[in-house]
Amino acid sequence: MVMRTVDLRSDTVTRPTDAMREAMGSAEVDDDVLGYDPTARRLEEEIAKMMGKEAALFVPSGTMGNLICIMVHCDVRGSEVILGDNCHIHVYENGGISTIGGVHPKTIKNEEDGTMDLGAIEAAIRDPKGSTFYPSTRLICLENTHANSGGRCLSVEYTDRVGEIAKRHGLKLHIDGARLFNASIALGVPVHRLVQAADSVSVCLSKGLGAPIGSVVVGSQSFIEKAKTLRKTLGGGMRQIGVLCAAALVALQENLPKLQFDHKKTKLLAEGLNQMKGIRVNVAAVETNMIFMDMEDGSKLTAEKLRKSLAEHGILVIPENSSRIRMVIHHQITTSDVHYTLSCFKQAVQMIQEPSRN
Ligand SMILES: Cc1ncc(COP(=O)(O)O)c(C=O)c1O
Ligand SMILES: C[C@@H](O)[C@H](N)C(=O)O
Repeated sequence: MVMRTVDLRSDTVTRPTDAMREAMGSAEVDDDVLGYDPTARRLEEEIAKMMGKEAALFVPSGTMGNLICIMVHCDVRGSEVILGDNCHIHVYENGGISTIGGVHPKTIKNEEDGTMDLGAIEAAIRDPKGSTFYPSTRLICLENTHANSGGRCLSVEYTDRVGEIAKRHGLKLHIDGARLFNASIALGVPVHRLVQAADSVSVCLSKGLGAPIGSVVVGSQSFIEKAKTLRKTLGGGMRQIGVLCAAALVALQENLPKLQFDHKKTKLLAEGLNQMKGIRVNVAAVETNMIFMDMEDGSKLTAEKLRKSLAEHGILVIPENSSRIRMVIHHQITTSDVHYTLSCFKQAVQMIQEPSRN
């Protein structure tokens, strides 16, 4: 009988806090399609101000936020976007920018730290003289933090350099900032400075901030007006969304300050795992709230064996592949949960590696 649950599958798994539920229940609402919902308006104004952009728009998900931003920037047939071959938009969003948005992806290898080589970005930009044959480059996309690199942060210097390339070539820059607040806390750089070079950003409320639903896209006033129309086209125009935005306003207040502790707990877990026989964690690469844990060849360990054994103790993780497990820390994981997880890992590793001893 499982006594305790420690859900490390993602930072998308958090449950609304009592304060969020209370705010949801008493939220001031109105029809956000026919006019505007006052609580949504409050959230959008707050996020726009934090990000240093003219306007903002609440959207149901980060996937829809990215799709809307890319479709607004690439509103001409034959458009192409430069993005990382291991970025969320390219790997986990069902190819929506192409199947729905009609935008051609030009992928560049993501480096281990989540960046793309600046020279490779510039070399990938299509020569306008070749438009008889080639798509036209209109947009560059970055992701900060970079999830498939283990939550690595893109520096403000790197982001500004990509912004300079975009400007030099008359392109726009979009940042998938699903975990931008994690990057801001880890780097000690305000979010508005991190995205200063960007023409649009999509930031998730439903990840480290712990809101139950939603993301917000930011950009210029005219960009957000086009984004609002596209949101409706995609079926994302919702009515009394103040119920959801009220929870997000609480999340901003309650959980933004806690992200630094999420990062400390992540480091504690990474260091503990890295001391275990047959397990490897690149602790130096653990910058925010994610850990990629690898099993050493010959260790008898597999991700599925560990996942199964941990689940018996209430610890939920997602294998990345047969020899790698991803773990994501969030505000509902306590330091005690981290110690409990380490003790269960130790027991599971020993049981798998030395079954005769058990
Ligand atoms: C980096 C990144 N971007 C975008 C998304 C999409 O957000 P959503 O799940 O709300 O569609 C996610 C994960 O969910 C993500 O990790
Ligand atoms: C899997 C992915 O879509 C999600 N963003 C996560 O990080 O959990």
